[in-house]
Amino acid sequence: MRILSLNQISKKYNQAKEFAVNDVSFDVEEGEILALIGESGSGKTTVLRLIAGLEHPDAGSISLSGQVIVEGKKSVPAHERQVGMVFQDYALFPHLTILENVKFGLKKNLSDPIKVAEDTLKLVGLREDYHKYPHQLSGGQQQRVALARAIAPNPKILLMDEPFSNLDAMLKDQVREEIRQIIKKTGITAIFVTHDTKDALSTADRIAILHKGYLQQIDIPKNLYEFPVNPYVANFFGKRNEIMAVPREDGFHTTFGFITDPEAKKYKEKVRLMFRPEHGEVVRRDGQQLSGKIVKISYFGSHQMVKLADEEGKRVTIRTNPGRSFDGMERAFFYLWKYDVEEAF
Ligand SMILES: Nc1ncnc2c1ncn2[C@@H]1O[C@H](COP(=O)(O)OP(=O)(O)OP(=O)(O)O)[C@@H](O)[C@H]1O
Repeated sequence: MRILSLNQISKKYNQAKEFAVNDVSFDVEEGEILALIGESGSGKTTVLRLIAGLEHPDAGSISLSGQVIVEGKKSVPAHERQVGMVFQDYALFPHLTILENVKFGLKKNLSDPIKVAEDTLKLVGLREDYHKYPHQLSGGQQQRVALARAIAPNPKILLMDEPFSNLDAMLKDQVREEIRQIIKKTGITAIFVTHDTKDALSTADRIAILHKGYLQQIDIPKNLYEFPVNPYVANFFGKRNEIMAVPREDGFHTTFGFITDPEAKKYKEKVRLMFRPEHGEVVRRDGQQLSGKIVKISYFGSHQMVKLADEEGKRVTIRTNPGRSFDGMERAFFYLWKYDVEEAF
């Protein structure tokens, strides 16, 4: 069931030249985790603030749980929207214990707010720490307190601004998984903002990618990666190689060799072939379709990246398994098992 709808939302800040958010529409399903991703300044935080009621759009409408909360001049105030918010710096009260921090956001008329706060802290795995102060906890634990405080009042939707950006790389993988599990256990709908593709790909059910305030694509992680709707989205989710090719009757002629492909005859003069490093495979034998001069090999433990150059020095990067040895080799052979073709004019 649809819980949130943004319809043609635009927002320009006072004195700004450009719109921060431009005609953005999307829906969020109940129980879904959506990542809003984009470069700095792409409008992610503004979208979050518009949903939370901390900003008002210049155009468009927003519905939450079947209720129109924004339309024209109409705006349900932030505190009446039943939206939970986790801020980037967690924004915990340093002079309150974590139990008091969680209790703080609860309605005063609850019959037993302490029990609700305790139960929520248990849910986020902090049952031992009720009476500690925020500074006595690790970054990951503080974040779980912030999460508990946001979900304790049972909001309709949870909004998180860069929830993983204050964590070091070692902790990040673990915290992502923990946060995802907690959110899924409660069944709450969540939207989080990030600029990190790894955060989005590993944590979200769906990802919305913004560029200059425009929504580029919203889809499940696999589709964004495998079927990007435009070059911006494709390049955002990792390196893509690009080589020029001339179509022939039975394949593409490139500066790395010939690729047999009966589809080639559909194209006219010149095309661009685009592929990710993992869509190529380095092979031992000669006689393969493509080859290049080995320029650089970078070892990453789980895999190696091999940079190969054509006669003109144009380079491509191919991912290969970590065990492959290139000792004494000047050239490497490879083939592509997947690539996109684009007309180049
Ligand atoms: N309060 C404000 N007043 C004026 N301009 C603003 C304000 N807040 C954001 N902007 C501008 O709006 C655009 C979108 O900003 P926003 O913070 O939404 O982007 P973002 O994608 O969240 O970026 P970041 O990752 O850096 O936080 C930017 O050009 C920014 O400079």
